[in-house]
Amino acid sequence: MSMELEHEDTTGRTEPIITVRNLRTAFFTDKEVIRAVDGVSFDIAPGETVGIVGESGSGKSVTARSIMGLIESPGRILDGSSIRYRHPETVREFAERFPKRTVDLTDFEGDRDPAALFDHPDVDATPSSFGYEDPEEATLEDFTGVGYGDALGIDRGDCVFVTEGSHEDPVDGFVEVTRLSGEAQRAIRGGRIAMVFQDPLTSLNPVYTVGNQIKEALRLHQDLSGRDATREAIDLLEAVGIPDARRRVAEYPHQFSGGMRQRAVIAMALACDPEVLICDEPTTALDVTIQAQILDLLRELQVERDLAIMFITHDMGVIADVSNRVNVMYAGEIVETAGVEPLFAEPRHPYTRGLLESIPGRQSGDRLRTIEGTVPTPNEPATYCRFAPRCPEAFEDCEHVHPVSMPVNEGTDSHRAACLLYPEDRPTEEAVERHAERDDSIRGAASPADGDRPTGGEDR
Ligand SMILES: Nc1ncnc2c1ncn2[C@@H]1O[C@H](COP(=O)(O)OP(=O)(O)OP(=O)(O)O)[C@@H](O)[C@H]1O
Ligand code: NI
Repeated sequence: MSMELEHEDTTGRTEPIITVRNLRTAFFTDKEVIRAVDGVSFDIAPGETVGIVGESGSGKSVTARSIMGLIESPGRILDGSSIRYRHPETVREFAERFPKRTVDLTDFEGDRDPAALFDHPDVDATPSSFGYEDPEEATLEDFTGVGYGDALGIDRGDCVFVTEGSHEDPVDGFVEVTRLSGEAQRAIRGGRIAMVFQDPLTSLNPVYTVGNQIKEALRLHQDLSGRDATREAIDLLEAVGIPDARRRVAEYPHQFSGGMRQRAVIAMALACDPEVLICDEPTTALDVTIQAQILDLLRELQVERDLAIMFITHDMGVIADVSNRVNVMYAGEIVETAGVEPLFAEPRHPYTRGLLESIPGRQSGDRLRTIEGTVPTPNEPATYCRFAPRCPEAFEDCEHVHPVSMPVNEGTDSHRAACLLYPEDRPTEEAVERHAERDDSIRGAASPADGDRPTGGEDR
């Protein structure tokens, strides 16, 4: 019951299966710290497609790779980031399979006051880093992300959290994806959360037949082999619309066209029977007709399997076509989020407006407008608006105040923008002040201990 109250449902659909909170992923290169993803939060629900759109370098793929557990050195997900996979069946299965990695948070209740954890030396969070004003609103699960689990006395290896029921018989809970490793990680990646990349050849091995690659996925994730696996592989190829599947199952990737290869990759992703499908520009390399067919296919599969889809593209036309909700990314941050209709009917962030004007046929003149300049590399903490140098509406404050996510109108919580002009029903000076206050209290949380300081003489 408390669940319905706690989680705002932004689409009118079911509870989210993925919740990303304050995700920060940085690359520590010799030269600089690149804050590729810098404080990103969003949800994905079953049966829903969440679009992530933005120009090249805005952090879309790093967001996807963070969810997939594919960030490698010199990259790292920073302390305080949380990615929760909420699926009662998985929690039950994992609690049984990985009992030593399972923590019953209900055991902590009573002797752990979540509000007191803000004073813990290892915790650099403030209530506003979790989206609250009042510390009393915090829950133990807010603290289970990277790093903060240690403050709860939870082992580094623990990743399954029971929030209702018990260790032996969990009713509800979540898997904290940022804490996964080893076998539990392999069971989630590819098994529960599958990914389709732009280039199908990165997922297909040229020396094995398409059928054998699907069968390998079936063996790993569904424990199928032999004739059963062959039959299932053929079924999957048929399900993704590959004609003459019985013959083609024995062919090699090079014998497939680009569109057919991408269908085969989708079949391979489905072989794991995932709940979540992350698509990173899956149609960018394909011609328009084939692209439309693949998008139709994804829609069909979504309905059949109640898939939660995260769809990445830099193409506003594609995003309009596939998404229920859209997150617009710029230089590591989500600058606007809304349902697809309000986003396209009334885009608020100047960056979103710029992206929309660059769609052919949408602007009044006959020339295609593009936003001048490129996405800056986010190599320092944002203490200003990263879009300001390119923004037609920038004013002086934009260079000194970092805009945080705010409702575009007071009360319209599901349409938000990180721009000093919002909420638009407030005088701008007042809005600016609100951004500055919120940013200050979030910044109070920025950890000096997580090693993400740029090199320089700031240390004492
Ligand atoms: N392995 C890495 N090492 C250093 N920097 C990286 C690494 N991977 C990504 N980055 C940087 O992170 C930032 C975000 O990159 P990302 O690939 O997420 O962008 P994107 O939005 O997916 O762009 P595109 O549309 O080109 O795919 C960029 O500045 C990029 O240079
Ligand atoms: Ni990318």
